[in-house]
Amino acid sequence: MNQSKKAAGEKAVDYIKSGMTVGLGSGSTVYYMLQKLGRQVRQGLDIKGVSTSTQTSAWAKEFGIPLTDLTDGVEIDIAIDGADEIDPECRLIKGGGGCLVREKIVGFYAKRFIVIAGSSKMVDKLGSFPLPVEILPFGHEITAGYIQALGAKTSLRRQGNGQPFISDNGNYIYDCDFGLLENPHDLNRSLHGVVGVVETGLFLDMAHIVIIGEGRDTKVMKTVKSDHSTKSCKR
Ligand SMILES: O=C(CO)[C@H](O)[C@H](O)COP(=O)(O)O
Repeated sequence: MNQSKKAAGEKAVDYIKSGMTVGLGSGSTVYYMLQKLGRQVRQGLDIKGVSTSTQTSAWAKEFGIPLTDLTDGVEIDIAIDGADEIDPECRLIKGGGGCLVREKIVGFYAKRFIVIAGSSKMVDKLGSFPLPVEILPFGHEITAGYIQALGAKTSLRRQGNGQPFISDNGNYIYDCDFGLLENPHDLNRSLHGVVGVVETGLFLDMAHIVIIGEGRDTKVMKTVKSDHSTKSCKR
């Protein structure tokens, strides 16, 4: 059990109120959030979840959390998700679990996006964690070549059996080492200019609240503005 992840995941449940539609992120920190949320649902909390991965859907089922699809008219009141790196401006690298596209859609459309993580995920500059980029399988080696031309060492993510990892959307993930990122926004724009790139793991100006677990304690960082134009964090 990872106490810091558990503390952050459980704290996030305080923000969920009856009647809400809740975006459910992916990963081990989210697992602790779902576990506690499931207990509250059993005690009468009336919410619906929008899942970002098959693993999260399975956990939601296990904990008795009702799910709904992201269809026309569904508004996500709050989304809660983990991160692989978080910088002092609450910018994130995500996608270590390979769920970045659905996580980004759900986090982007949510009225409030809460990030949960153990303190080891805080960094001064993004980029030690290779950036996950989801790519269409068709012509993927050529797409990867264009990403290399932007300055990355790229590596096609593989499963234990050596076969390429396939995302829930049927795509490949390339882990792209650009070194420490001087300008994540420019990089994100450049990557989106490469045909074949579906989405990147750079989640910029998206997080409204970041909950960091430190042992059994939590620290909450709030972005200055509570909308998607947010640029920096207050502790
Ligand atoms: O982005 C993710 C999955 O695509 C996860 O949120 C991220 O990898 C953090 O995972 P964990 O909570 O297990 O440390």
